[in-house]
Amino acid sequence: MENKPNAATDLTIVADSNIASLSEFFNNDTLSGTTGRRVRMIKVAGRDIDAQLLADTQPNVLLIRSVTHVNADLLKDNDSVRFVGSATIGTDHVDQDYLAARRIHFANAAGCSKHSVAQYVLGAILTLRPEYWQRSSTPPTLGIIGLGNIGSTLAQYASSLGWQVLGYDPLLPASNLNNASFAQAIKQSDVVSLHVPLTDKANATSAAGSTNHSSHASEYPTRHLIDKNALDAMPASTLLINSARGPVIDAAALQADIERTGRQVVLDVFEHEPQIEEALLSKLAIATPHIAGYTLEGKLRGTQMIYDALCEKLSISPAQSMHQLLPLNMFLWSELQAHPDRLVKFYDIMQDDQALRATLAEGQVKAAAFDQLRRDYHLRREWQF
Ligand SMILES: NC(=O)C1=CN([C@@H]2O[C@H](COP(=O)(O)OP(=O)(O)OC[C@H]3O[C@@H](n4cnc5c(N)ncnc54)[C@H](O)[C@@H]3O)[C@@H](O)[C@H]2O)C=CC1
Ligand SMILES: O=C(O)C(=O)[C@H](O)COP(=O)(O)O
Repeated sequence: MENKPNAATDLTIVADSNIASLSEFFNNDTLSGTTGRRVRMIKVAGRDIDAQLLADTQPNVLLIRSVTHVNADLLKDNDSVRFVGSATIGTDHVDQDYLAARRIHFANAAGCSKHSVAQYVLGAILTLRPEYWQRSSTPPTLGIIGLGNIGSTLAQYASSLGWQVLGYDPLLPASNLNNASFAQAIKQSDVVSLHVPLTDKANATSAAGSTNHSSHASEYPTRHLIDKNALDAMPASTLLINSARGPVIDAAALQADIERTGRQVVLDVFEHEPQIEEALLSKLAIATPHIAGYTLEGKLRGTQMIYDALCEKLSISPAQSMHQLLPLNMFLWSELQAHPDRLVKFYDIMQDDQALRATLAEGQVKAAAFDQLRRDYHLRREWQF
């Protein structure tokens, strides 16, 4: 029997069109349960999701990625949203305290692309320093700042290559991995890789006089964690990689540091993205448009996780699995480990670097070009670890 629409249970969803497989996960069949629920899906570019759209469409569900800032400004004219899902790991674009105060359920996709980002970092290191593939009596030392899902996964890959790892994470207990101070990690490593959330000083009073109690406040703030002092303490030969959030590094200090030291730096994220100034871009060893997590597996896992969270909120059983949508994956870490010369076959990071640099115009990468590269990105495949 045709399910009759039931306004009480029907859903209107506003979603970032850059979320993978939206229609396969969010439709009448996958969200109906036994209610006959009908779904109205409104797909919009993430940066175009604004207060006016939400006031006009009054969605019950908001599905986003990192470019949509969810806060009082966005939701002030909407009282219908009851669920916000971010198909991302990072949550610095979401005011979770505000959502909690509005009793709006929030879910992100913690860990969804941990292997993707770790493999991106490995690809960058081994592209710039292929000698690190060789087992040696003096293996390279990798400093990992932030030992959560991505940092600890990267440490696994590094250990499987026989590298030394210096890990620093002030919010986790000391361990075999969390084995160094910040100073030791940045002074004693051949490579330093950043894997922290973007946070600001807790209880800091802003210029406007407000005190920062937000969910992104920390006693160990990461904004400009890598500043002039940190860069001055880092040996000039140390390769620095940022695939966390752009503002973790002070871009002006970084530019001066590279001019002074000639340091090799890899950035997947930029303090002022989506704009990138040529003056910085031209000094980077590798530059990519925030795509470290952009594998088919990573993005599908993100969609799966917020779909599962919505199903739980609706008290229905999930009716869609990413495994039905994934083509066969023959990218095997074991094969790559045995034949490191095949790295470029798996992922040629320099193609992404060249594609970004090709968009330079009038001394900068423009926001529209940065966003288009990400929108049209051919999703990589994760190596099966
Ligand atoms: N470039 C890209 O495409 C992607 C970037 N990311 C970014 O990477 C970040 C890390 O991701 P996950 O490891 O999955 O997050 P996670 O939350 O699992 O781990 C973050 C770790 O950083 C630690 N930390 C916090 N403040 C610190 C500080 N001041 N110094 C050292 N460690 C500190 C925390 O204790 C935690 O263990 C995300 O927050 C996101 O911003 C995530 C996915 C893709
Ligand atoms: O998951 C995160 O955190 C990320 O940084 C994502 O890779 C960001 O991708 P978009 O949400 O900007 O598409």
